[in-house]
Amino acid sequence: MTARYPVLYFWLRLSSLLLSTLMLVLPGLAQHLSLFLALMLIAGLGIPHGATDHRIFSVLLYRKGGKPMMTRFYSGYLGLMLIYALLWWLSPVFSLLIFLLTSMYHFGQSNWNYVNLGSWPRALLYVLYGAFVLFVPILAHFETAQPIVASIIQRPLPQASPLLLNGGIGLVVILNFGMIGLLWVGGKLTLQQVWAEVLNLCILLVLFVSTPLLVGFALYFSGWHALSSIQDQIVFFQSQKPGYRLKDYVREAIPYTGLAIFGLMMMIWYSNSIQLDAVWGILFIFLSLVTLPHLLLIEMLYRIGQPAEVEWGATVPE
Ligand SMILES: CC1=C(/C=C/C(C)=C/C=C/C(C)=C/C=O)C(C)(C)CCC1
Repeated sequence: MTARYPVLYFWLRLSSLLLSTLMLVLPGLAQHLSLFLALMLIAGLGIPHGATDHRIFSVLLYRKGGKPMMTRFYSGYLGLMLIYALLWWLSPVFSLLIFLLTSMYHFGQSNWNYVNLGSWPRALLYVLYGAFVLFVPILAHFETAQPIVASIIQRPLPQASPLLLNGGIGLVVILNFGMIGLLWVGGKLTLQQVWAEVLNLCILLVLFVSTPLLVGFALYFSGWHALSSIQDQIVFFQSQKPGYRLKDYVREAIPYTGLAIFGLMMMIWYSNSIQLDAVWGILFIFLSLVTLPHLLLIEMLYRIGQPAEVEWGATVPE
């Protein structure tokens, strides 16, 4: 992935290292800034990267099904969110497990989609990478994660010993480096790709350990994940409409980003939560609802690859 977007990855690495240094040198400032920074990143980049899903779908399948297909898309997307919301209400623990597992796969996919593997090794690679970007920050800052998770599943979490937390971090780190080694031995990665991936993991490790949970995670989610996914989406749109640019993407992402942020605010308002951990809990539940249909669509995007030939935007509903 790094080789495809060298400029983006240069800035991601640099900003992650700068933020880590800032948080270590000025921890007081870090605490004050962290909430604001995390929220801005999630609202300004994380949410928008899923706000053009309707365009992806229309490019992939509009030609096959026309308007009825788009009606199916909107009803499927909303229906899935509704069913998942119901599941959260019935069983928060099970729903959280689904959220964690599907997120791991989705995060891994956005990093490793360039590697050519069979479906099971590929799924394992994705999930392991996702375990790294989710569990390293959560386990390294368990005291912050604990009340948020407790508010999500509506029950207290057991205490975890430092040995267990550090052991968990060590395990996902070793498994991920091991996986890179295996891919290299199996001839799936060039040496240059190996070094790029190793460097990325090292920088992410520093970021996750040295910054507060929500800051490290927000920078990963909004920068490393969302921006590279936006780049992938722009390349995909360009294959249909040469000359498609970032500004076109931004223009198309604005309406649904606004709608999503409005929906999130309504959910927070409706829940009547004033405690910060509970607000974060709602934000993550909201994220899970919009993410489930999004990650199924992105899976389709990487599977189908080449979009159907459509006349761009001709009669595709906005
Ligand atoms: C960080 C974090 C959590 C997990 C967040 C996840 C899983 C986010 C996934 C986002 C996705 C996949 C967005 C899609 O593009 C918990 C456990 C809820 C609470 C503690 C902090």
